[in-house]
Amino acid sequence: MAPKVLISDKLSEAAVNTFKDRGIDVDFQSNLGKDKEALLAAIGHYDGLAIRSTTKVTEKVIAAADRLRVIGRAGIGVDNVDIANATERGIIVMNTPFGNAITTAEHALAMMFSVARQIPAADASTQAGKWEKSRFMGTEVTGKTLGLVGCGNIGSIVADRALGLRMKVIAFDPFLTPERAKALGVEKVELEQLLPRADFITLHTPLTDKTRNIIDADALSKMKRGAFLINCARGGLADETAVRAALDSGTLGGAAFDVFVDEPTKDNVLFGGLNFVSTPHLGASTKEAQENVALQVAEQMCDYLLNGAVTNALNMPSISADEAPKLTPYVKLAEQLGSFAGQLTETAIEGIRLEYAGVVAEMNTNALTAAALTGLLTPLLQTVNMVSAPSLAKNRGIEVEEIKRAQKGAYETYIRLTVLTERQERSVAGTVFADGKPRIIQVKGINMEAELGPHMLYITNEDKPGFIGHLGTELGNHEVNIATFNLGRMTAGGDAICLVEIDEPVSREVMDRLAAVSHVKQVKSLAF
Ligand SMILES: NC(=O)c1ccc[n+]([C@@H]2O[C@H](COP(=O)([O-])OP(=O)(O)OC[C@H]3O[C@@H](n4cnc5c(N)ncnc54)[C@H](O)[C@@H]3O)[C@@H](O)[C@H]2O)c1
Ligand SMILES: O=C(O)[C@H](O)COP(=O)(O)O
Repeated sequence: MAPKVLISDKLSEAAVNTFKDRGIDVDFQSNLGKDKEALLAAIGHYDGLAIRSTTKVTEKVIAAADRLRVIGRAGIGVDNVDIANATERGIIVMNTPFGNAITTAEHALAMMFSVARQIPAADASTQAGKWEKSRFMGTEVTGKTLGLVGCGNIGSIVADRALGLRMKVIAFDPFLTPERAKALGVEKVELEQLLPRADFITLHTPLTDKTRNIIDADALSKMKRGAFLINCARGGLADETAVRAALDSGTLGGAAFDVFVDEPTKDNVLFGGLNFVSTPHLGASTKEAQENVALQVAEQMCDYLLNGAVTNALNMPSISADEAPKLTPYVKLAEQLGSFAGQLTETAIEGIRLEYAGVVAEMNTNALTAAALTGLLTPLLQTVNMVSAPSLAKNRGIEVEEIKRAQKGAYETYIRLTVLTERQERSVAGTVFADGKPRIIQVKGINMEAELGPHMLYITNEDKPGFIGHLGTELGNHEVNIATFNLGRMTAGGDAICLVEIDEPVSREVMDRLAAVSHVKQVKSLAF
C-alpha cells in the first residue's frame, strides 16, 4: 500500500504534485491545522504530515498518530512541533532550513522602510482623502547604522542587502567569527555596543532561553533616542509591553513586528502604538519561498517514506541501516562532547579538532564529526542536525580537523574534542564502555570518569580539604538531590574539576551560593 500524507496547512500546490508524481497518496486540507479536534480525528490515517506554522503538533496529536513516520515542516521554525515526543515515538521531524531565508530577509527590509517612511500610516491617511504631506517626515537609511541581533542565514542576507543600500552594518552574534564578519562586511560588536550605535535594530535569532526578551526595557533605554526596531524572527525576542512604552515615550521612533508572543494576535499591547507597523507572520509568504519550501519538504518526505533516506531531520542522525548499531553509542558520545564543549565556550569558535583513537578511528568519523558539531552548535542555532551541522560550521568559518590514531591509550578507544577560540584551546574526551554508555574521561587535561545526565553542574575548584563537604551541604540545604558525583584533579592541591549530576536544574540563587563555596573558581549548569 502506498504511504499516505496529510497536508494540514496552506502549502503550495507544488507539494501536492510532488507527492502524486512519486506515487504517494496525498490529502490536502489546508485549514485542518486550525481545527484541533478534526486534526486529532484524522491524523491516525497518515504516514506523513506536512505543515507550516499553523498546525500545532502537540503530544496529544502525536499520541493519536498511530501510523505517523515523518513530520515535514515547510519552513524553518519547528516551535509548533513537540519534537521530544515525536522522537520518543520514533517519528522523524524534518524542516527546510534555507528555502525561505531570502524572502524573510526581504520582509525585514520592507519593514525597515515602512517605519523609516511611515508608509502604512501615510497610505491610510492618503486613502482617507487627507493630503498630510507635512505630517509624514521620514528618515533616510543611506549612511545609517543597521544593528543585527543574530547573523545566521537570514541576518547575513539582510546584511548583504543593507550594505547595498549603503548602510553601515554592525552585528551582535556570539557565534559569528571575526573572519566571517569580515567576509560579510559587517562589524562584530557586543550587544552593549550595538544598542547605542544602531539607528535601526533588526532581530534574527531563534527564540531560546538566552534570547527571550533580549530587547527588554533595559536594552531599550540604551538605544539611540528615536531608533527603530524590527522583529521578523520570533515573538518574545522583544518585550512587547516595554516596546509599547518606548514608542509612547519617543525612545523608539518606530517599530515593525511580523511576529508576536501569542499568534494569531488579535488584541496586542503594541497595536495603535506611534509608528508601529505589523504584519501577520508574513516573513516567509512569497510565491517563490513557498514553492521552494513546499517542493523541498515534499521531496524529503518522499525520500524517507519510499527509500528510508533522511535529510534535514532535527531528531535523527543520517546513518545507513548497516552502520547504525555500531555507530549509535559513539554518535551519542560525539554529540555529548560537542554539547559539553559548546556550553563551556562563550566566545567565537575558530575551529575544532577531533581525535579518534582505537576502534572508533575505523568507523564513519564523518558522521561522528557531524554529531560533535551538532552538539557544539545546538546551544546557539535554532535548527541544527547531523546533516546541516558541517555546512553551518563551514559557513561560520569554523575549521574542522580530524586526526585518526590506530594505537590505544589507557582506553581501548576514545574521542577527544578540542575547541579553538581566539583566546584558548579547551579539550574534552570520552569513551564508550562495554555497557554501550558514553563516559567523559578527561576535561581540560584532567582525568575523571563521568556519565552525563540531563542536568549537570560543572565546577572548577582548588583541590583543598573541606570543598566536597561544603558543596554537598550547600546543595542539601537547597534540597538539590545529587545523582552522581565525579572529581578529577591535575595535581594534589592543584586545579580540580567536579561534575555533578543533579535531579532538577538549580535556580540562579543556588548557583550564586555554589559560586561562593570556598575554593570554587567557576560553576556552570549544563543540560544534555
Ligand atoms: N517571520 C518569518 O516568517 C520567519 C521566516 C523564517 C525564519 N524566521 C525566524 O528567523 C530567525 C532566524 O532564522 P535563521 O534561519 O537565520 O536562523 P539561523 O539559525 O541561521 O541563525 C540564527 C543566528 O542567531 C544567532 N544567535 C543564537 N543565539 C544568539 C544570541 N543569544 N544572541 C545573538 N545571536 C544569537 C546564531 O549564532 C545564528 O547565527 C529564527 O527565529 C526563525 O524561526 C522567521
Ligand atoms: O519559521 C519559519 O519558516 C517562518 O516562521 C515561516 O512560518 P510560516 O511557514 O507559517 O509562514
